[in-house]
Amino acid sequence: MKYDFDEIIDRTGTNAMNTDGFRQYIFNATEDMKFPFKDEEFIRMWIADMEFATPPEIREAVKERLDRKIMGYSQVFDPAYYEAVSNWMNRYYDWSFPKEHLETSHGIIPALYELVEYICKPNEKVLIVTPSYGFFKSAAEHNHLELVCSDLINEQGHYSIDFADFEAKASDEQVTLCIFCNPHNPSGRVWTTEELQRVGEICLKYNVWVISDEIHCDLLRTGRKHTPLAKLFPDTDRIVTCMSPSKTFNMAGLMFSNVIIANEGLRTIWQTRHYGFKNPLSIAATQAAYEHGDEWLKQLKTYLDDNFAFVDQYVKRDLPQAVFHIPEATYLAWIDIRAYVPKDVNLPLFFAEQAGVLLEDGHMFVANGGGCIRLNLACPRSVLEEGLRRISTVLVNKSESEPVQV
Ligand SMILES: Cc1ncc(COP(=O)(O)O)c(C/N=C2\CONC2=O)c1O
Repeated sequence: MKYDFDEIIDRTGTNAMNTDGFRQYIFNATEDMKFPFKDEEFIRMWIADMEFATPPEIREAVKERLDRKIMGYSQVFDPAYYEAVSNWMNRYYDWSFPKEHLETSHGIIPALYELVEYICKPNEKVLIVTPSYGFFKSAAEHNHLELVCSDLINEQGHYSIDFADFEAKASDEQVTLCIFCNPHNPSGRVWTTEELQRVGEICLKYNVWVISDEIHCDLLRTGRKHTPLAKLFPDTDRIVTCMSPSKTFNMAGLMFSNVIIANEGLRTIWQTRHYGFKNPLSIAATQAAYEHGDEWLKQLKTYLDDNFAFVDQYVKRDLPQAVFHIPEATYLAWIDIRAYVPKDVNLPLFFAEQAGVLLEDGHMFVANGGGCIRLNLACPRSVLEEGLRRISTVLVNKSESEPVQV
């Protein structure tokens, strides 16, 4: 079956953050914030969900569950769920874990909030690398814990871990947890096994728990390989792995993720305190994703590869002073445009008001992201082309950017 990633889907009136939540999320404003563009005129490249239809196989599974007519209190009881998850992990990552280690959550963000509370004591600290997904900071703040940031080294847009700094911060006795993102949002790095080995060894050396947030792991550029951190450390139970098909298959709204907890004590706390009932439609969708999502994902990855190639050519041609590298994973383009804009410009506001493009910038990624914008490329090529045209027009004051042939 050939899936249509060029389809333009109207999301208005669906309570989508993407169309209706940007004023509050990006600008911390109320709904009456006015722009020179109508809401429906914006090119939306901000929040990380996709403009592509959730795969038909998943939607079919949800419909089948609906046809059972009753949607009562539910949990994951059917062993087929674990089989589906386990088979996926074996097929894609050559990784397996015992059934009893698998817990589920109402999304990874809620899992982070809970796990930080269950792992850390008051006055302890949480270590992250920066720039970072903003909710890693929120998870520490929600639990009134100090956040410790280790800035990634940025060499002309190539990001790497500053291991000297990372180890120095991990050695702080009050640092008891590292929330680690692999693949990394927003840089798109897929950490190598050598880098992962060093992260794990440093954390274990200083008794630092690791929550390995691997939500983007299926969204690899063709040819790239993801290694679950826990796979490299089979003898420890202090790595918690968070994964979900929600990012992969555009179903974040179903609020369902997997949390693999090897440590028995932590798992007991989770089972005691986590609200266990789950949405039966989310269970059905997630299981279907892992059972039937392979072909859609294969075609999605090709489409995203082509979108990234297009952006790469476009930036090289129209924004030659920008710094951009095709990321190893995610559908997010992280572009350093500081050569085009003064330091103190509010980039999301600038692009919303001047270009009618909704995007996120480095200030939304905790630290160490100044001068960068992040574009969501999980959209039809026609939308991407218009978004890039608008961005380059306002940045280089060009009358009309020539279309880049890819
Ligand atoms: C690293 C990471 N962890 C967790 C989540 C959210 O997990 P959920 O609660 O949906 O299961 C995201 C979504 N990232 C987003 C969502 O919008 N913009 C982003 O960068 C993410 O990038």
